[in-house]
Amino acid sequence: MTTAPTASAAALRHAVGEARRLVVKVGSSSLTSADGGHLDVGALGALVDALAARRVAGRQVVLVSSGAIAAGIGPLGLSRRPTDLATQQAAASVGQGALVAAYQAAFSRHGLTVGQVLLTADDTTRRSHYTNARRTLERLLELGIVPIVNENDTVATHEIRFGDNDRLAALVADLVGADGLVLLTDVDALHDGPPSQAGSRRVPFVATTEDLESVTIGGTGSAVGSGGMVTKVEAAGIAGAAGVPTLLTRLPDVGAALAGADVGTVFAPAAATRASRKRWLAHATTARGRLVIDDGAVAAVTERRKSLLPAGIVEVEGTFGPGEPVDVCAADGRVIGRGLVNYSSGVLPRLLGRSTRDLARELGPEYEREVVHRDDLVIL
Ligand SMILES: Nc1ncnc2c1ncn2[C@@H]1O[C@H](COP(=O)(O)OP(=O)(O)O)[C@@H](O)[C@H]1O
Ligand SMILES: N[C@@H](CCC(=O)OP(=O)(O)O)C(=O)O
Repeated sequence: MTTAPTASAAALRHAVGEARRLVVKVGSSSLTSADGGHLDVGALGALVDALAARRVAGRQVVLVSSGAIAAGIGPLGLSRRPTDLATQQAAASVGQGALVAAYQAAFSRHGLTVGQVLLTADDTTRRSHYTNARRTLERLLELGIVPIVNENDTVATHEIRFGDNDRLAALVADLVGADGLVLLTDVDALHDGPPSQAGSRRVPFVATTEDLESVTIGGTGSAVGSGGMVTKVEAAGIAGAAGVPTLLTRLPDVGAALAGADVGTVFAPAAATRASRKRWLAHATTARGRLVIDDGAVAAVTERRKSLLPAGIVEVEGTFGPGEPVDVCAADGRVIGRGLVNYSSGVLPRLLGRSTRDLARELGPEYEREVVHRDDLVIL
């Protein structure tokens, strides 16, 4: 583990404002008209003006933009955000084109070119796809392009889907080694209760997760957003675990926020970060199944940092192949870790409760392997 110094709110605001490489995420609710069915070209233009100014000043920007589904509502003649997957995919197919065309038109007024990058949760779960996405983003940035990232909604399925773009933005911030993450939404900051509730107050600084204990964090307040503040706070945690500070505010305040003004909420990064591969395993992968383990195995993997052996596993759930991510759970269902499993869900059940020595003697030396090696296991 490497340690990062803890910094004051003002220093973190300054660091985000001065970031050499910044990831900015904008939510659907900030980009769509009051009726929720069309792009708000004025809001989009104001965002582009702020980002282009940075780019022209030599700083790099990756934009993670939601709004594909919302932008497809009007053109498809729908009255509200669709709830079924197939219509959401159709709306995203129509809306994503409109979204990127609007960005290209707005950035080209500043002499800048954009590149569309569509990712699925599967792309971040597979390590080779994940590193490939990093290579693409790096190359686009080297070429002076502004990458515009969104989930590939037209092919994403319910089982494997980001849904909102907050987590995706945090993963992208880690992926590109950003110096800061900015989350732009339709509310000025994190409040200590739902902002619709009278008396709720802005939380200007979240230094550690303890600061969140007295905060009521709710879901979306708009007809087009998804995830609400819950996924934004989680995203700040994921970025923070990679040492990246997060600034959350509303779109009209982006200029002031990047100039270091005391607006929005700034989240300090964690004081200690894990190795990049363990962060990928903890945050970027989607578990394909679960291994339920007994109390002795929980102690072995959490306290003594041992590999997980077949003897400690009591139940296998889900369908997975060797090398895929699975959640490791205690008997009460608590997820205690995530690991890359060495055996498929078809093979594992007959190994449970057995010692590796017996298994090797009976089935061959390849069965002496641990189920999850400690290097492929992250404790959550
Ligand atoms: N404690 C809180 N502080 C601020 N906003 C909150 C809080 N709890 C819930 N929210 C809601 O989260 C919403 C922002 O999330 P969301 O609608 O998903 O936006 P976006 O489309 O930008 O991702 C706010 O409009 C607000 O109604
Ligand atoms: N990928 C989807 C994002 C869906 C969504 O609502 O996200 P968000 O507004 O970030 O909560 C889209 O572009 O419509």
